[in-house]
Amino acid sequence: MSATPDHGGSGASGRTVRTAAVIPAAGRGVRLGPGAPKALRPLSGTPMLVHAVRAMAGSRSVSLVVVVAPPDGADEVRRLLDGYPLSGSLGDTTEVVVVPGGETRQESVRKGLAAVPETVTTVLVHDAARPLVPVDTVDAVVAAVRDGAPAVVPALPLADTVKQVDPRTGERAGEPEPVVGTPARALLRAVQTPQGFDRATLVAAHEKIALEGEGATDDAGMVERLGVEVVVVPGHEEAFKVTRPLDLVLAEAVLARRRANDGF
Ligand SMILES: Nc1ccn([C@@H]2O[C@H](COP(=O)(O)OP(=O)(O)OP(=O)(O)O)[C@@H](O)[C@H]2O)c(=O)n1
Ligand SMILES: C[C@](O)(CO)[C@H](O)COP(=O)(O)O
Repeated sequence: MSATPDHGGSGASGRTVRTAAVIPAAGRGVRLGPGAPKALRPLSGTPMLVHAVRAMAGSRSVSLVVVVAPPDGADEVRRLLDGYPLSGSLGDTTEVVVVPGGETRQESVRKGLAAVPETVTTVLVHDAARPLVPVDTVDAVVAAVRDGAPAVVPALPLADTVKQVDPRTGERAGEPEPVVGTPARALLRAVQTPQGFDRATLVAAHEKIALEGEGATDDAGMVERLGVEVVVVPGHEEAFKVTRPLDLVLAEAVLARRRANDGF
């Protein structure tokens, strides 16, 4: 795996940055229920966003993290991050900048990308809502991009069988939905983040989708629409997305297990 530190050159702090991570953290977290914006909610007493920033900064490859805050919350997020040290000596040299986000994840990523210096060749996009991704997964994504893949996603095989349905809408909403197909499970993968990209490819994908005005649920999906190949590397169970209340229970359990195992 490529794990050379990237420090020394011409980022905002005067260092060359070859690999940057954009963390979209501007979502409300509606599915998690009422409360503060999801990225700011605590896990073991530390905001989810801080865990996510540490996960990126923990990679020797990542020397810049761009946090995309709620549109009116950039100053609050900056103050919050200043109150938490990045763990580890390598993390201490990672630069963190904060920019305001947008109405959709796609718009937030585009705004974060605009803050990435042109010296950067590899960009990771990582959900704040996946705070516990292990550093080995981050490194594997970076290594695959540096080895020449323009777009890389970590992913896992599915545990459940998946059905395609004909969704009921309008007056029929809530009625049982007819099944119209069963995709072959062995061919499917559940996709996580960080997704890693050659910078020019990701910029081109966001420009194309912004022009077309179409939505996409992940960045790799936009790259696919450019006709550029996206490849998959193994994801990790602990890179799950905190989406619903039960996910918070799982996240706390993972952190408790880490503390028990290695004094994290
Ligand atoms: N306008 C938005 C919407 C989402 N995100 C980010 O995109 C990631 C993945 O989104 P998701 O898990 O769906 O978060 P929310 O949009 O906050 O969740 P919900 O749909 O339940 O409101 C999160 O880190 C979220 O903060 C963002 O930066 N800007
Ligand atoms: C990017 C992502 O995490 C990949 O699985 C996912 O698509 C985000 O989706 P959401 O609708 O924003 O939760």
